[in-house]
Amino acid sequence: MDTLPGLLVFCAGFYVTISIWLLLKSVFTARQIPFTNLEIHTSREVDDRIMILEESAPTKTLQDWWSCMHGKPPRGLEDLSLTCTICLQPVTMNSPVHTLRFTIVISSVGLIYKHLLYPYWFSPLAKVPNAHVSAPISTTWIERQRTAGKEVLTIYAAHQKHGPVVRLGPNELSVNSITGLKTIYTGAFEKHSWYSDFFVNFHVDNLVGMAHNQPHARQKRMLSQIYSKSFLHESSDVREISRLVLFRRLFPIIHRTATNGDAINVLPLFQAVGMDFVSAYLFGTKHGTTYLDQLPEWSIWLEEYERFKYLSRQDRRGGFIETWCLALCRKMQDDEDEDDNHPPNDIPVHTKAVVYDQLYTSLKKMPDDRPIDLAVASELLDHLVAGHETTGVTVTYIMFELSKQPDLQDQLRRVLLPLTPKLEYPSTMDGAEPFLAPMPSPAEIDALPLLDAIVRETLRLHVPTPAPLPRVTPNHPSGTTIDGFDHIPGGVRVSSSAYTLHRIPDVYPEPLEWRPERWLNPGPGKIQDMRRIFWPFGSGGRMCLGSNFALQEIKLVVAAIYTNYATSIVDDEGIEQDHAFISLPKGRKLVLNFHP
Ligand code: HEM
Repeated sequence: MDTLPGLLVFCAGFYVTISIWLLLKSVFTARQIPFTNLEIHTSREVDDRIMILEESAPTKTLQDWWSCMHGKPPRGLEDLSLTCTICLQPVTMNSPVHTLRFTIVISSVGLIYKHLLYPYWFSPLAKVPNAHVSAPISTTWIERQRTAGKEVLTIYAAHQKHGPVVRLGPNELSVNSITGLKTIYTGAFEKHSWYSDFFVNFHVDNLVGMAHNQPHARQKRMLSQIYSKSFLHESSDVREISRLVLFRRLFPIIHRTATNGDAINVLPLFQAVGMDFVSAYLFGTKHGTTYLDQLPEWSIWLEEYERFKYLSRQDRRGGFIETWCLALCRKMQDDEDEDDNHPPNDIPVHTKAVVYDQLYTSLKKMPDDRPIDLAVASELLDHLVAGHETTGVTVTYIMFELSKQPDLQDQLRRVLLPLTPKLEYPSTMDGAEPFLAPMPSPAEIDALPLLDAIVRETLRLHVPTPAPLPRVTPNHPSGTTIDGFDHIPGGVRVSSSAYTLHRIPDVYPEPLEWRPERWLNPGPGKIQDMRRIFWPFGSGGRMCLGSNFALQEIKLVVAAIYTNYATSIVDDEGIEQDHAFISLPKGRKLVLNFHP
């Protein structure tokens, strides 16, 4: 048992013992208590009489008792000056004689009930197994797990021990089941206030940080279409971005590394791929980033970002990352004022600022109380952050797993080579710029079962977002039922975690093994549950907006790499994930060799 929660339980036990002792003492010894609590400065006679009165009916005031015994207090006693020796407060003729003892007893009983008996035995949450002995009465234990970065693993261990629903704190549950997921994430549950501390940029709300579902749904409707699978598959902008980022920026680096026999840390490389991809979709290729061409600047950006992630919204305000994002957005504004007929800078292809234009125009048509510039910047910063890190981590773990299995790489290459046109680099088109080479359609790549299984299995075992996604139970008069636990009141923090869901052995046998074939040959009747519990992007109304974008990009990048190269591990020290909200390899590296 941790020292602090243990101490808490000890103190609680001590408190209960003392309170019960006080209670019993007051009940059983009331008649023998000598009346020593009042020092009477007037006369001995008064002292004796009050003692008799007090023993027989302790709640009456002194005045009541004098009236009852004598009609009215003797002259001089109206100004009686008494001092209670327990609380040292003056006692007048209107003071209840022994209120103090009753107050202590009654309030002790009340406090014991409220803070001990109710949470452990009578609350609707009391039926839920406790993840820790102190969970019903204190948040200290779970908060300590959070601060120590152990929340994800602790919750996993708690579910393994106690089943699908566990109590993490006096007002907090964790849920690990299909029915629980459905209730929480497709119902009327709103986000917990925790989000607004970490995901709101520029002090202005965005999709991830908004607590309430209504303004969230309004803004999500503005963006859903341009992030839908069909739109992305057909988008000529995405096609141009893909060719530019892959064949003009990424492949020259990999080609150089492979021909020189050098090793390369693929984590920052594929984070840069993610950033160049997503920023070009947000701002167009003219104003998107070109970090693959500027890897030293990218390292500085990543260092700043590591700091940014752990700052409060207050401390992030006006810092490096927010200023950088605002500058990207301001360039779009400046651009509107310019004559845009001249060709773009050194970028050979000019795509539209799909997301920026869509959001800016929609907010202009339907403004709310946020300043438009900051509302756009706040939203787009989340896309830049989510877009580079999660995809970079996923590609890194795909390459980590494939690098351990050369046979599987060969198998994958065999299904990639028939794609038409091939994803080969340098292009087989004579004399053509490699980035102008046509590419297979995203739909064709998406439909490859082996590639799909590899991506899914990696997102299952190495999910970049393993942590709980907290919501709050709504205020229904009869409470909410979650996975058989009923009458759960409003305002309870509830969450599920992809890390734990993805390790349910009934759904994913041998869950700690990376086995893409489980998706290709699931047992009879298994695939539905496997898909329902597959939760890298969350689910329901607050599900990831960029899931289709991410999958399209990841599949394309992996397909292009393994069409052209084999990979092997040079250094994977620290490859285990850190289990932060976006979970990276602890060592921040995976060093690979590429073999043509
Ligand atoms: C492998 C890649 C990705 C993973 C695993 C991932 C995961 C997630 C998850 C789990 C959520 C839900 C958070 C919650 O409910 O609390 C989320 C939300 C979100 N993600 Fe992603 N994401 C990925 C890529 C992206 C990309 C590429 C973008 C943008 C281009 C993006 C933008 C967003 C946004 C805007 C939200 C908030 C959606 C909303 O509240 O409606 N994500 N993401």
